Amino acid sequence: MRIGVIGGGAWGTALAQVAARGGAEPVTLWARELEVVASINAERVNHAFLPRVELAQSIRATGELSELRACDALLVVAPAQHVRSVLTQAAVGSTPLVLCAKGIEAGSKMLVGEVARAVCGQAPVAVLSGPTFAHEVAAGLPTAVTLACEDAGLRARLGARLASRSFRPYASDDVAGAEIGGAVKNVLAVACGVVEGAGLGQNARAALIARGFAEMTRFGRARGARAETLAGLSGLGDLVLTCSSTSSRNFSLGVGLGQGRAAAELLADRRTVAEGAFTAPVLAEAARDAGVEMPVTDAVVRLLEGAEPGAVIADLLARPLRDEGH
Ligand SMILES: NC(=O)c1ccc[n+]([C@@H]2O[C@H](COP(=O)([O-])OP(=O)(O)OC[C@H]3O[C@@H](n4cnc5c(N)ncnc54)[C@H](O)[C@@H]3O)[C@@H](O)[C@H]2O)c1
Ligand SMILES: O=P(O)(O)OC[C@H](O)CO
Repeated sequence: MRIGVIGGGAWGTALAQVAARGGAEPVTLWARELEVVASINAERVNHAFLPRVELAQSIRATGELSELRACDALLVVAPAQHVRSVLTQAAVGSTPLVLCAKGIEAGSKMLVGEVARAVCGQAPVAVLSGPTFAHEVAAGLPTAVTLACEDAGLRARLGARLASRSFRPYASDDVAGAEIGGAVKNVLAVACGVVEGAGLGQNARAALIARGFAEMTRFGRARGARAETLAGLSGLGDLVLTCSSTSSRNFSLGVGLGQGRAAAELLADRRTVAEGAFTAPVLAEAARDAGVEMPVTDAVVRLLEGAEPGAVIADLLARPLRDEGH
């Protein structure tokens, strides 16, 4: 199976490395930035997004989307807000798509899988998601992910193609569940960073992870996700990872917000993506539409809009007491 990758950021590059390790076929990596294409092909390094990692010889970068049409499956790794435009330009027909971005599209409130189905109606869709810092995956450190696809045959072929001694895909048929965990955890990671930045302590962080998971579960169930998927690698697993480390861009954004810095300043001029900043407002809207309470998400939205951290935290802590199972 010849794999193509759409997106030459840190995760797309690390996944190209995964595909190179998992099989002998060449891997085509489409990058938007010509300097990324040039440095991968000439030096085997993506200096802009994944520095200091030597990439496999079988990875060939290109700036031409049309070259992806020769592939048997495509890993879609553009940021969530750009998936629609990139897939529209790529016009990949019925080639299977493995969606690896984590987010919800602003405006349409669609999960990335829903966007892909709307743009590429004939393409089978899978989702790859889980606790995966790109630099660790690229370095070959042990990693496990959820690989969700309704078509059992395609799921098995993709899993076998991408698996290696250091990369273990766990199969699922719950596509929406795998997507929702990844999208919601980014917003919760921002909130956990705020706890760190504001110096609220480790008890508060653990409480936020647990109550955030309750929030993820309420929203996921309302959108058709299964509870066991949300409790797996793509949900709770990724939530724990990104809520515990400054390697997470979302957590780091939250640290800055918790220290009282403005979101605009923290997001200005950054080349890398903190998906939680874009997902939070649309997730809050989608939750209201579904009649689901998401107080932590609402708090992140207020902080991104410039509210003072002390006031937002005080409001969260002043909410009425309730049953834990609610
Ligand atoms: N980095 C990780 O460790 C990691 C792990 C798992 C999932 N993800 C997810 O992968 C997705 C991509 O993140 P990343 O870390 O590879 O990106 P990145 O932050 O390393 O780089 C930014 C990417 O955005 C692209 N981009 C910017 N503007 C664009 C536009 N207008 N149209 C198309 N693309 C544009 C750039 O070309 C680049 O590929 C995100 O949804 C992220 O949540 C990242
Ligand atoms: O750096 P973050 O916060 O985008 O997290 C990267 C991955 O999603 C971790 O699984």
